[in-house]
Amino acid sequence: RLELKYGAQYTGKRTDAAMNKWRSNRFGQFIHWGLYAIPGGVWNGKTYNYAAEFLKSSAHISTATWDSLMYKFNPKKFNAKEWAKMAKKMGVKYMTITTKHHEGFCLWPSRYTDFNISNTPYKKDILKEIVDAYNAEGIDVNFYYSVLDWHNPDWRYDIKSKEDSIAFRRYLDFAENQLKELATNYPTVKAFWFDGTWDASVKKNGWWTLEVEKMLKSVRPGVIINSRLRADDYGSRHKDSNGELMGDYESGYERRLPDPVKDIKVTSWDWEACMTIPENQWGYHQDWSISHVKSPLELLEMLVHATSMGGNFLLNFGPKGDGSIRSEEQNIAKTIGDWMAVNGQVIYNCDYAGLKKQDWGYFTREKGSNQLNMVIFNVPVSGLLHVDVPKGMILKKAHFLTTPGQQIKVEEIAKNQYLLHMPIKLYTSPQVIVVECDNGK
Ligand SMILES: C[C@@H]1N[C@@H](C#Cc2ccccc2)[C@H](O)[C@@H]1O
Repeated sequence: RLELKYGAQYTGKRTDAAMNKWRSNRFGQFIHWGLYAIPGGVWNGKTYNYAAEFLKSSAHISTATWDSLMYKFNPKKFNAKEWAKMAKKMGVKYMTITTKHHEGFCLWPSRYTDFNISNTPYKKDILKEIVDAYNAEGIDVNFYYSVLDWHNPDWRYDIKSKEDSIAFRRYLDFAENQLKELATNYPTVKAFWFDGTWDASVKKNGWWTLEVEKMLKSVRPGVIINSRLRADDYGSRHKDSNGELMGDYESGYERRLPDPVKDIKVTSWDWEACMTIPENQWGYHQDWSISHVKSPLELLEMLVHATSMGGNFLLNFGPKGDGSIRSEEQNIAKTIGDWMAVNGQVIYNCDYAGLKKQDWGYFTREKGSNQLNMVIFNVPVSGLLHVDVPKGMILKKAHFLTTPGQQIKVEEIAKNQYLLHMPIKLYTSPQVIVVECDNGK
């Protein structure tokens, strides 16, 4: 093992109340909202297919031109309470919002740069409106913060000279001041979601990433930090050079999920996957016909998949420049919310059940319960759900979650193997079966 000054500060899962709440939340809404929402992926009449929040670089727009979008930011259709009500109905328990994305524009009136909401026609502290509206709905709020900052002249992609080093040190001080400002002025913030930390300049300053983690936890005790902030003494990210997870949960799953077999080791630490509805659009893009757009059922399966492996699922919304939510996103929120209203108990406060993945879908288990939840996406034509159980586990009774009075036949067909007999019919949404089991211990 290497002696590290800036590596992991502890091993194993945090078990304090704040982290237990973060874990039990399971389902979150990601919001990417900034100046990039105004052009929405289109510049001088040309549609750019790459991620809309990267339009500045895709269309080779100068910083001066891009930054002048600030004077156009005036979301007339913005209503924080409507956003929060939609999120509540979708069934999310937390929301993570881009306080500052790579463009460097701040949704809050930062003392450390004029490139912020107070210098837009909107003027008001829009971040506070959003935080207050979501908290009023009982939804925890987390802050996304991009260390990468295209606006700030002291930002450096790498450190290749003394001048680079002096300028970047100014930048790191600026960023730490902004983060302290966010943690101080928005006291209900529960977590910080760092991004834009992949460049050599940050990897060469692992000390700063630990200093920021410690500062935030000092200003806001209990606050949760994602692994994506962290680099160690040797520039190793997410996990330190000894293989230990840094920060409080792994945040490397972006637009992908861990494999239920090959990546089963993720069940031993906290993690979160973040997901776009199109293939790769985080900020608002005017034209979603340029890629596959995931259906509500595809996204719902990803949420169940994440829960079944002990992880959180953060589903992204990209509000328009006028503050409205596009109809596709509203439809997804409604469809997922309708299912969560009936079946949320197999997601909230649920975790990896300890059984191996089966073809018909996913197991989840509520913390401390001896009930197994089976969430079925692929009903066999036979109607027979094959269940392999660990040695010593006995399946006793089963019923659909929504009809506890009607037993489902549980047939033991071999040692540690059962068949559950599902009625053969057309199912149009994921079915949930609750199984009473005895662990024989
Ligand atoms: C959470 C997601 N991370 C951001 C990114 C990125 C990216 C994409 C390609 C190469 C390097 C970095 C996206 O803009 C979004 O904020």
